[in-house]
Amino acid sequence: MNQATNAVRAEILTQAIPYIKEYAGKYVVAKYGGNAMTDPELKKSVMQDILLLRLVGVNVILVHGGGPDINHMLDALHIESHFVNGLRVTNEDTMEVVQMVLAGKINKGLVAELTALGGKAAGLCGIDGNLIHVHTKDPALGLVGEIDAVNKGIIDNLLAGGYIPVISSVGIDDKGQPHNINADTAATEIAAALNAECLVFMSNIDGVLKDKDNPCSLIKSLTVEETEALKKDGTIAGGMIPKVDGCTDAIKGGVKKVFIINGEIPHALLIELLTDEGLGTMFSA
Ligand SMILES: Nc1ncnc2c1ncn2[C@@H]1O[C@H](COP(=O)(O)OP(=O)(O)O)[C@@H](O)[C@H]1O
Ligand SMILES: CC(=O)N[C@@H](CCC(=O)OP(=O)(O)O)C(=O)O
Repeated sequence: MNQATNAVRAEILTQAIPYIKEYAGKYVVAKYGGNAMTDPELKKSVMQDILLLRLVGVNVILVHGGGPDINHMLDALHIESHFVNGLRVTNEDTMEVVQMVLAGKINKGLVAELTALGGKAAGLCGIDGNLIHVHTKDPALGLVGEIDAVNKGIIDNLLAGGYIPVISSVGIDDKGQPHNINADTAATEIAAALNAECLVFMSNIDGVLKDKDNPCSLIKSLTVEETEALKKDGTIAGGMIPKVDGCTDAIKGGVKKVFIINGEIPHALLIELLTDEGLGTMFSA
């Protein structure tokens, strides 16, 4: 390794100091889902980022989805999927599969990956410790939960024990009935309940684009007001709507910084949080 390479490496590491000081001891919620979850190498790089953040003292919480995996399992079982406004219509059979996939396969897979990297991680869903309490959002959607409360005690207990909480978006109602929750919404509510310093959505797109078909048209920063205007004029559409709603809700709920970044870029999370390089769209009040 020559001196120039050493200098670049040292520069990158020292550049992280002010960012580590900013986030150490604070809550950072990272939402991981969609396509960025299906590639094993990418998955490993995301878990490395989460672990590194934890090791430098950030109270990092991983909230995950797994829509594509749920679709695969439902297909294999010949159960049809229907979505209304981006939410999966969830009957009892579908709920069983959602719980099996999210709280089982994916949640334990992420915990195993973090453990294999040498981290301490504990997986839970919203049922555990009454973490995410819900009521049925709309009977037409079936067992889809609207969040009433996030009981942050169990998150704090895990963090105090040195664990990275890994949370899947399944909630519980008054009768003990499990409900399906959109993972972006779960991450938003968890971040708001924790008054988090930062919430990061890892998507499969660079952020909010001026023209969704032009990857070079990334909007680097948006206020709540600007975001509403882009929704009204149709610039923000489809699957981006619930995501930006999550961003603006989180800001209104007291989360200080909210980002949408491309989780398909290796180590996007570390680059966004610990370097001068801003990758995605940052939301502010
Ligand atoms: N202005 C916009 N900027 C970026 N993406 C947009 C925009 N308007 C609509 N979209 C669509 O939103 C999609 C992202 O939402 P979604 O697929 O639900 O993400 P995820 O699977 O990561 O939760 C993009 O792939 C894009 O097709
Ligand atoms: C109610 C509802 O739609 N729940 C989602 C939960 C998973 C999710 O949100 O996963 P991604 O983040 O990967 O999209 C679903 O059943 O697909």
